[in-house]
Amino acid sequence: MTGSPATKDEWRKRLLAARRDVPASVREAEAMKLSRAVVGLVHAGQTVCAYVPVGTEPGSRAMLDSLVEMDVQVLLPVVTGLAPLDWAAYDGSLQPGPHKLLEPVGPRLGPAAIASAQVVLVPALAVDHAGVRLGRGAGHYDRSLVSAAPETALIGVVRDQEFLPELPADRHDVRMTAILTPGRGLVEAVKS
Ligand SMILES: Nc1nc2c(c(=O)[nH]1)N(C=O)[C@@H](CNc1ccc(C(=O)N[C@@H](CCC(=O)O)C(=O)O)cc1)CN2
Ligand SMILES: Nc1ncnc2c1ncn2[C@@H]1O[C@H](COP(=O)(O)OP(=O)(O)OP(=O)(O)O)[C@@H](O)[C@H]1O
Repeated sequence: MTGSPATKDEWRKRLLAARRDVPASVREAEAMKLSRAVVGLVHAGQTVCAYVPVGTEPGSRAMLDSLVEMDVQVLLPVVTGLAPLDWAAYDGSLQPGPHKLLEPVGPRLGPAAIASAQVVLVPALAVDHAGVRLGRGAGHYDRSLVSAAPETALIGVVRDQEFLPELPADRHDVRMTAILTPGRGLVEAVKS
């Protein structure tokens, strides 16, 4: 395929194929950079909604452990059908869930728990300069992010090459306030 894909599905296919080509050594180096950046963004006592990377997603479990060590409350998503995501605290333990995901084992806090977060680290296949995010296509995060507090930082976490000039956007797409990549660190989204 040459040129830019026209649809979200075409973008997803291209981005997932490119992710499969990223060598493990590069993924590990990226994860360390992301972890260092995230630790610098938050303070003890804050609540962060994060995610356990699945497949070749950027990030790491070590990043979650670093946050817990600095007394940050880490909430992880739990998929419950097509409803908004549920959340539970990460205490170091995980159990297998759907889609090859690892999920937290603790009590479910309900979808409204996202409102207690100062920072939401959002997994994405790509994010553009305006903060438009491309997810896996089930709408889980779009249904959940509307419940975050207005001042919450919504940070799309992607590889440098997944931070794109422009993605197709739908009305329901919740814009990221910032983009975090291993090479560029935190970049504020351009307000439109
Ligand atoms: N880490 C992570 N957690 C998340 C999401 C996500 O995108 N990433 N989600 C965002 O909404 C929700 C779950 N949705 C998901 C939907 C599909 C797949 C998926 O396609 N999994 C592949 C394996 C991963 C891969 O190879 O890329 C599979 O099932 O084969 C994963 C998560 C909530 N938790
Ligand atoms: N707030 C919402 N309420 C109801 N349906 C929604 C909402 N947000 C998204 N959807 C539906 O979810 C489906 C997937 O949306 P989209 O392609 O934007 O997903 P995505 O942002 O890539 O995925 P995700 O949010 O799971 O990472 C679409 O059919 C869309 O209509």
